[in-house]
Amino acid sequence: MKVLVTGGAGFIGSAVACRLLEEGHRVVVLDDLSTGFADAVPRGAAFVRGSMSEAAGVLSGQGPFDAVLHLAARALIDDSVRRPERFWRNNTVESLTLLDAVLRAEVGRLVFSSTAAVYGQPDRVPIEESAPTVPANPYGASKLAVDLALEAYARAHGLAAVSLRYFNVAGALGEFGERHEPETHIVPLALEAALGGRGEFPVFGDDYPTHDGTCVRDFIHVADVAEAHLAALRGAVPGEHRAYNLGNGAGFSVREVLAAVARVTGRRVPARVVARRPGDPAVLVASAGRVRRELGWQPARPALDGMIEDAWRFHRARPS
Ligand SMILES: NC(=O)c1ccc[n+]([C@@H]2O[C@H](COP(=O)([O-])OP(=O)(O)OC[C@H]3O[C@@H](n4cnc5c(N)ncnc54)[C@H](O)[C@@H]3O)[C@@H](O)[C@H]2O)c1
Ligand SMILES: O=c1ccn([C@@H]2O[C@H](COP(=O)(O)OP(=O)(O)O[C@H]3O[C@H](CO)[C@H](O)[C@H](O)[C@H]3O)[C@@H](O)[C@H]2O)c(=O)[nH]1
Repeated sequence: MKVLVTGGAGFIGSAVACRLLEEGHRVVVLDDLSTGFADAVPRGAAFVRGSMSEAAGVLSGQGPFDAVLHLAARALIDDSVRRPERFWRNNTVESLTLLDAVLRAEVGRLVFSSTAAVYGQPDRVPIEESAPTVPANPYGASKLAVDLALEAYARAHGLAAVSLRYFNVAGALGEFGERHEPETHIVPLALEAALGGRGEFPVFGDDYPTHDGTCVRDFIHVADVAEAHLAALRGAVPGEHRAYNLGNGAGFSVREVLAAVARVTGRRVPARVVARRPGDPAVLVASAGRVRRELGWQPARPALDGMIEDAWRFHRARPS
């Protein structure tokens, strides 16, 4: 297939593009490098630096395309609480412009990076796809709006659309790993704290209603997320929009992640408890039964220590 990957210069998009190339697909990456890196685009992929809202030119100029994998987004929850307008414009308005281009160019399949953040504070865990979607922050809301648009567009226009609602993505796929500036994610920050480069790791609140008071998240290996994109491309059904949770169905608290980082690195992770971070739900754990049943996907690398080992290997190869 010929596939357009938006956000292919980012953490997850570069890993997805890498796996597509390994499977023999042709890949064009469209990324504005707002948080991504040109050198993260895998060799073998064509790279267009530009916004997703400029996708029409790429789809008509370099097409025809069989599919669009739409990963480009702003993705930091606390930034979305402080500057919601940037998220609504980038993640929602620009995505709708991209969808117009997809329909005009008659691209048959689209896989969208949705998120666990669409569920907000869940009433029940593990979270099923049928759970109420009440986002707790503008980031989740900006993504839910696209899920809803896809639902209607697929039905009206015959598009085969899949929303993959990732939980917390971690690990690395060889040279493709987590690399944000500034970094805000738990695993890379804990690794830096273990290396002694960042001082103490700030634990955002230890008064949540969880077994040790810190937030609980469901971590999923980026390589498994990449495989899920391949499965979604194969399993997308014309005229339907399907949403799938991508998680392991097991939760780890912030303190448990710090302990795993200490185990893997053999180093102490200095940490101190600070105030809660706005917009953080207490517990997010996926029920990932639907994606197993309908797409035949299941995580091959569910172990937290394994994800941290891969992230650690990536991190040490890029000490800056
Ligand atoms: N990291 C996670 O745990 C996680 C969890 C759930 C969902 N997601 C979603 O997965 C996707 C990838 O996340 P990531 O962690 O790789 O983030 P990332 O910041 O590394 O990647 C996002 C990429 O999108 C690009 N981008 C942003 N806005 C753009 C625009 N308007 N036009 C073109 N390119 C643009 C950025 O430059 C970057 O390369 C995002 O949609 C995010 O919301 C991530
Ligand atoms: O310095 C830190 C960083 C994080 N945390 C805690 O660690 C957990 C995970 O935080 P991350 O920032 O690593 O990830 P988020 O859960 O905020 O968000 C990630 O997963 C979400 C879905 O669950 C989104 O889609 C989002 O894009 C993606 O970054 C949270 O409880 C957070 O409070 C800390 O205690 N200290």
